[in-house]
Amino acid sequence: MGTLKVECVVKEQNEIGEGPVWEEKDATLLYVDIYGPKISRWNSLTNQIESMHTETYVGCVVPRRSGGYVIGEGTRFAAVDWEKRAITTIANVDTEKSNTRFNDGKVDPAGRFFAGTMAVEVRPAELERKQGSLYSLHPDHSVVTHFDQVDLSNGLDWSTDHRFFYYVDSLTYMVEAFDYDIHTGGLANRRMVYRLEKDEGIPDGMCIDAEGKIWLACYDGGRVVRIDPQTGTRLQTVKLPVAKITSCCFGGKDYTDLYVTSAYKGMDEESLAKQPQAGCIFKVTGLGVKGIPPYSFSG
Ligand SMILES: O=C(O)[C@H](O)[C@@H](O)[C@H](O)[C@H](O)CO
Ligand SMILES: [Zn+2]
Repeated sequence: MGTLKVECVVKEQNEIGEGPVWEEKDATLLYVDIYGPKISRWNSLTNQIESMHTETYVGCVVPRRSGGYVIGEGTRFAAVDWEKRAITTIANVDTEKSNTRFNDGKVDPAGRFFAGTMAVEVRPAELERKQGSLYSLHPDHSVVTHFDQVDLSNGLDWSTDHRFFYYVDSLTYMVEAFDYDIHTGGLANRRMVYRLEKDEGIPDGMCIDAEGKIWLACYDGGRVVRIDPQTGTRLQTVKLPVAKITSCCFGGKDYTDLYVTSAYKGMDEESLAKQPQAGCIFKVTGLGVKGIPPYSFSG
């Protein structure tokens, strides 16, 4: 098991740090600052951070099998050529909406990029409701709309056997599950997995571990919780030194470290003084559990 240790590793603060992805080949953590707006890469060996600005709010970034990245930025899926620092549109979404943006996204085990939208917030968690949708970008660059009427599209991941899709619409205060068809990318049979308790705050990003349990970031809850999706129970709570915890992913050697992103957006001077590490990225070691490598967009 080892001893649990929480360490602040990325000290450059993000307004809303989000969408962490471990890139094994470079021992690098890829993530976004939604309001930067920028994509960053933190090299765990050199401690160096490289960043690239995007045109507007960037909700998520994922690796692409053919090289570079794909992002959910504003209301478009776009390709990123990291070397050239160039962004090109792949597909537009929410074309009938005037004030939405992409939020969290992730690649499924078959290489499809799933990402959801939400209305641009007035203040954290304060926004026009039901404006969001969940989309997937397929290898042929077609886009599927899975459902609409989403308040604040957030964390997502798949069960290790690929039979279930887990999803958070933050304002439901729940983690939900769907049956997943890995052959088509289709979702069915939506149901609740876990309802957050009051002190757990707002459900945000999530990731699956190698045992099929869910690690959920608790925004305004200052913690990540480990949930058993089979029983709907909380198995573990890991507290962090800041309140606005936004997402998490496994990385490091053998995927044994949990990287946790956070935000400082919406905090006043007094709370910032109490939480000087708000917006930093933390590494949790000694959990005694591994994650699984991320998938790359195959288109
Ligand atoms: O990190 C995200 O996913 C959102 O973009 C944030 O804005 C917060 O989640 C939200 O404010 C809390 O509900
Ligand atoms: Zn989020």
